Amino acid sequence: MKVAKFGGSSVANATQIKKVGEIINSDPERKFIVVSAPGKRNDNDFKMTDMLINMGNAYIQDESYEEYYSIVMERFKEIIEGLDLPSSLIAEVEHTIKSTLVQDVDDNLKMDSIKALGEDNNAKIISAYLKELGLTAHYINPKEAGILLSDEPGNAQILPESFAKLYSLREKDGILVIPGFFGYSNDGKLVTFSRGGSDITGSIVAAGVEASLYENFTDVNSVYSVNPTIVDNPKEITVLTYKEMRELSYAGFSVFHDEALIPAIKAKIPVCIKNTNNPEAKGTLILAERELNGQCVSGIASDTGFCSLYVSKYLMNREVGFGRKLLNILEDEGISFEHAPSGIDDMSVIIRESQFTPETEETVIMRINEELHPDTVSLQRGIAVIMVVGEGLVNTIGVAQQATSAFAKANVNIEMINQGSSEVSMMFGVQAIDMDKAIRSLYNAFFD
Ligand SMILES: Nc1ncnc2c1ncn2[C@@H]1O[C@H](COP(=O)(O)OP(=O)(O)O)[C@@H](O)[C@H]1O
Ligand SMILES: N[C@@H](CC(=O)OP(=O)(O)O)C(=O)O
Repeated sequence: MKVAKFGGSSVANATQIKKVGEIINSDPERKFIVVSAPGKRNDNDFKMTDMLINMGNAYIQDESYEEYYSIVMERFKEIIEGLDLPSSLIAEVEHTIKSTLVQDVDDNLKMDSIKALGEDNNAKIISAYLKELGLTAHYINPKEAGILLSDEPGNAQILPESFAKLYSLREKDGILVIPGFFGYSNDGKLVTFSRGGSDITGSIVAAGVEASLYENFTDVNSVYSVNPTIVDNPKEITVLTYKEMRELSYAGFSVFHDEALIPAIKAKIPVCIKNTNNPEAKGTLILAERELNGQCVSGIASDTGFCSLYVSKYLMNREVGFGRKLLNILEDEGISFEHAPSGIDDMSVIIRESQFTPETEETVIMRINEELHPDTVSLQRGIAVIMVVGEGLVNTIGVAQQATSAFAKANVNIEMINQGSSEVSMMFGVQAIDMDKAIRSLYNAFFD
């Protein structure tokens, strides 16, 4: 039994959903179908989830939301009509949206319920369409499926008790269409994952039902060795290990959510990234282990939005508990950190910029000065992280030298390097404005 997840681009309109129908129909093993909200139909289009967020914000702030509502409804109407489904479905979608808006819950929970409308309605539509094709298909709500999540609106995490309940879905008859991106807390509140979280639902369902394969259908033939919007026609990757994909998706390979691999890894489910627009292409297989093919670097990922908190103090290395106290200040302020490269007398902590408002910056710097008495403390914003990833890195001599030469060739200054903690990756921090040219130069060094 396979789990097939179809991303926003695969279910963006009726034409795409027809392709999804053919894909499901062509393999009886595809029993569990996880769907996203309608995504972009072209580069200038909007994602349904973004429009729902606009609508939700306007509604919650008592502003005029009707225009957003009409755009959302128009999109669903177009899909339902394009699939020749009964018009009663349009009324059903309308009813679900209206009753969600007037729900008497706090703003965060209301927002999550509004965000989930894209996936929820799309799953109902797609299940109705599969029935029209003559397949036995049922829409399954995540509550019924057993997707239990922590009570963290917009950033929920799976609770371990979900998996046993999900296993029992195997017994259900026919194809099960499950909306991605959301689940329910133990006390029945609807909560969503972070953005892009339908990939996580797919992985959870795959782990729960012990699927033979988790297929993630998107709009590219494979995972490429570098983001295709930065380098034209980059090399396709045929096989990756879980570890490689985890590092790459963390650092910007947005084709797969970075949290989505964990359930699949734990349950040892192979993952395959495939193209809805070209299902014959083999795609990229992600497994626990792979044979090394002589290519030490598998991919180069990059992401902006980081900042670096730099603290230096003479004889820091001899001061017991310095690192703990520094991280403790961050913990007190509710800030998580990404990397923490350190030297004898200094330490940098790399943090997602979104966590550092000007007010938190002021508090953190003040506390570091008062509690740790450093020689210097500073915060540098606008940092990009570049991750060179490959299982072959450990056993290859000269990779760091090859990478640093590529940075030099592109005339990019390296702000920091972190190598060693992970066996499969090397992390570089650069100024965000230098990121793309550094990536192109690294790509030439390792792949051309
Ligand atoms: N290394 C990469 N390989 C493939 N695609 C990538 C990579 N890095 C970024 N992407 C982008 O990820 C997109 C697919 O992910 P996403 O937009 O989330 O798809 P979906 O609509 O299926 O959820 C691709 O269109 C591509 O632009
Ligand atoms: N629709 C949600 C969840 C998701 O996974 O979407 P997509 O498959 O289009 O990345 C979002 O936009 O965040």
